[in-house]
Amino acid sequence: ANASTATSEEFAYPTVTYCIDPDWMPYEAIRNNQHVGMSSDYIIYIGVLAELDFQLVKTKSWSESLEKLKSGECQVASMLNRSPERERYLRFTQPFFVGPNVLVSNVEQAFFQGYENIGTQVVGAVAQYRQAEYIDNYYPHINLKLVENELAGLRLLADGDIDLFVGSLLSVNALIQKSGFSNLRIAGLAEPQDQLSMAVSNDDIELLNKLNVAISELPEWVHADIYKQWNNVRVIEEVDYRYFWIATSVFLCIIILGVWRQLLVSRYNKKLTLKNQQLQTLQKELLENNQRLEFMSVRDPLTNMYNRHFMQDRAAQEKQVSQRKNLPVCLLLIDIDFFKAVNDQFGHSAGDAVLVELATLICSTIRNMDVAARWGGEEFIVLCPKTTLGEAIYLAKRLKNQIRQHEFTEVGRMTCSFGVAEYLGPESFVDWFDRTDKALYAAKNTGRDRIHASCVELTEKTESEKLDSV
Ligand SMILES: Nc1nc2c(ncn2[C@@H]2O[C@H](COP(=O)(O)OP(=O)(O)OP(=O)(O)O)[C@@H](O)[C@H]2O)c(=O)[nH]1
Repeated sequence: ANASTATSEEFAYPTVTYCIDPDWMPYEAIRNNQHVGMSSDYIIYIGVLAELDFQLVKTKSWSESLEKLKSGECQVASMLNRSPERERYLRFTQPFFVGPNVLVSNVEQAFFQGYENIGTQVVGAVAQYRQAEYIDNYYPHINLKLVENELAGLRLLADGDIDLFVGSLLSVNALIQKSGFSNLRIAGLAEPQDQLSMAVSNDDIELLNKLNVAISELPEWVHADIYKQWNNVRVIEEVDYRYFWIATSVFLCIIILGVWRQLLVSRYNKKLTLKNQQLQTLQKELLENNQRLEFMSVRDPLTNMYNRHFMQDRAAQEKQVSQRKNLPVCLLLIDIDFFKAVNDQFGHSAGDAVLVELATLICSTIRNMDVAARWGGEEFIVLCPKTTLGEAIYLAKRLKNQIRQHEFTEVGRMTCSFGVAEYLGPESFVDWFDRTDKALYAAKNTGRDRIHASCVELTEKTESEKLDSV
């Protein structure tokens, strides 16, 4: 043998074959014919520390790996849990990685803590994994469904064929993220936790000791580094978004209702404002109509003077004042002479014009305190408060002269006859007016264009009249 060959053989580490689970990421797997996952790093560090040359025996399934471990074709298992079944043909090192087992469910499932409350629900577990053996031993009543691997189990769960699935946290979480099982979530912890060791087949105690020593010498940073390198754990969101959406929907509903209400209120307010404006206009019209009615009710439509109705009321009032305060008050009746002839000669509208002009003349001649009205036809009346008979006769004279001097449109000169009477309480208005009318009658009968006054001796309470031609 040449020296160089001898030297290389001298320093070569003894070869040790090992098997892994070919599909259990991130713990271990075979990808592109290479050992990957956490155990691929552990095997390097342990190999260096134990001075062993580990050689991977490739398998297609975990069952196949176990078969090869049983047969001795594989000397070492790289990363697995201890179990009574496995202890029959494997010897385990001390554990070098501890991690939880979890129950996975679809989102509708309640939270589970352990296996006690599972009842009759179907729980999936990978055949020949330690969890399957554990459930079989300790919870034989649980409806267990064995699957080929964790991915197959999660698919069954996502399709609703099983109710729960039990697996290792890291591998299950990685599969959920990678395969997009958005309706799956980790629903609780499952006992026992993973305590992953190496194991040697047969009774190779020497190899077992070497491995145990190497594992005990692994520095803490190696564990941390390996964990970080192979675990990009994204914690599956535990927040129940249903409450978030319910709260958001309620909030949105409240906002929409508020806006809707605001719109209704503003629309209602606009309508109300419009109605108020219409109401105000109507009220204004009503007020004007009432004022017009009030005006019309006391006015003569042709001359706009007060009418007979108003004069009766005013005269009654003044009569009372006169009685109470012992003040004189007089009535003047004015009647146009030969007015029929005006109508006959110039027409009715010319007659109307005379009436209007005469009304204006009367109103502009009497005093402020006097009240003039059209009594009817071509007859006018003037109520003169606080006026003695002499003063009333004087006013009548003024009126008579004003009329005589006035040129009526179309018609020319006109005259009027006057009846004057002072109120002599306690007579009625009818009696007072009657006396005034009689005085006017006398003026007419004695030639017109003149004034007659009524004088009655009240002490004697007689109806006799003394007519004075003025
Ligand atoms: N144009 C007009 N004529 C009226 C109105 N009211 C009454 N008359 C007329 O006035 C006239 C009154 O005639 P009479 O009672 O005979 O009196 P008169 O012709 O004035 O004669 P004396 O009073 O006796 O001087 C009638 O022809 C009525 O038709 C009116 O509002 N307009």
